[in-house]
Amino acid sequence: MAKTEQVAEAGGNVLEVSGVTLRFGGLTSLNDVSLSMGRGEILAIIGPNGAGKTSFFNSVTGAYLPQEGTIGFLPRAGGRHELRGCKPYLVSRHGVSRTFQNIRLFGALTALENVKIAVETRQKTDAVSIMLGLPHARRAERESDRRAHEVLAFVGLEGRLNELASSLSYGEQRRLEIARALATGPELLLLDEPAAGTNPTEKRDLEDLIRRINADLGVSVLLIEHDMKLVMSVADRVVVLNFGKKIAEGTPGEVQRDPAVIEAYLGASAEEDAAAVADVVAEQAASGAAEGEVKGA
Ligand SMILES: Nc1ncnc2c1ncn2[C@@H]1O[C@H](COP(=O)(O)OP(=O)(O)OP(=O)(O)O)[C@@H](O)[C@H]1O
Repeated sequence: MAKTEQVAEAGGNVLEVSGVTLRFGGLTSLNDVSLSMGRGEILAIIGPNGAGKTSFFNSVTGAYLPQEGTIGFLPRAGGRHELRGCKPYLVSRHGVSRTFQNIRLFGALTALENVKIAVETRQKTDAVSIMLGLPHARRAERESDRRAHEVLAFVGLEGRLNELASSLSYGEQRRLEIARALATGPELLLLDEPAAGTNPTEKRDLEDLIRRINADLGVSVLLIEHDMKLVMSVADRVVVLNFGKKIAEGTPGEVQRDPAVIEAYLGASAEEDAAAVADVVAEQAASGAAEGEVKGA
């Protein structure tokens, strides 16, 4: 069965965002953004630097409070949770978890401990019961240990359980972050630039992991990524932001051909080119080079 049919069969949307506007003083980071995401979908959000991608994630996960709009999360069990203005721990409890652009692990704890902490945020055991070693606290501890082992095996880190997070390779740290996000049993997983800083082999492993999270665990994946090859290969659909506005959406192929998208990216690279040329001009002026040489740069 084709992926689009599977998504349709899974039924309805998992996320419905309408008219979200987020301002920081005079700067509009998200400008009337609306999108919906089908249950079981891998949806990528792309756009040049500063387009509003992370602001969007922060708005969905409760870190930012948009001035306008609604963000509905629709769990499989039914009902609708409004995520705009929802506390981050409640967003996670509702079934939405995320990773960060800059890895946020506890470097001095082992891989296993990092994941167990995430599992335990979902458990209801209180600190006193844990200290006293009460039976229900011991049961919870065994359960978090089992779950953490399971998740670490899923991401391929079963051989690194007792390594300190800080001693893992960059690609392994990225996978550990994903394991930690999966440990809470999300229905919707937000990955913020998971391929950043990884090498080509790690990128291929990551592609495979994202597909397995989606297909084997039935988790819907919202992905921010600058690596277009990865986006084009894993995403079912792509939404493009530029200056906080949604400028396009469609299949990876449709978006790649969209003139507005091409212009947004060309504009960004033209600015970079302009900045690079300006640097060359400044350098040559400093070294007393002739103007004619600069024009040819
Ligand atoms: N906490 C904040 N305070 C002020 N401005 C912010 C804040 N967070 C984001 N912004 C601004 O909002 C705009 C969008 O930023 P955002 O980080 O969401 O973009 P992005 O698409 O994720 O960029 P990148 O690809 O570089 O990570 C930028 O102009 C940024 O400076």
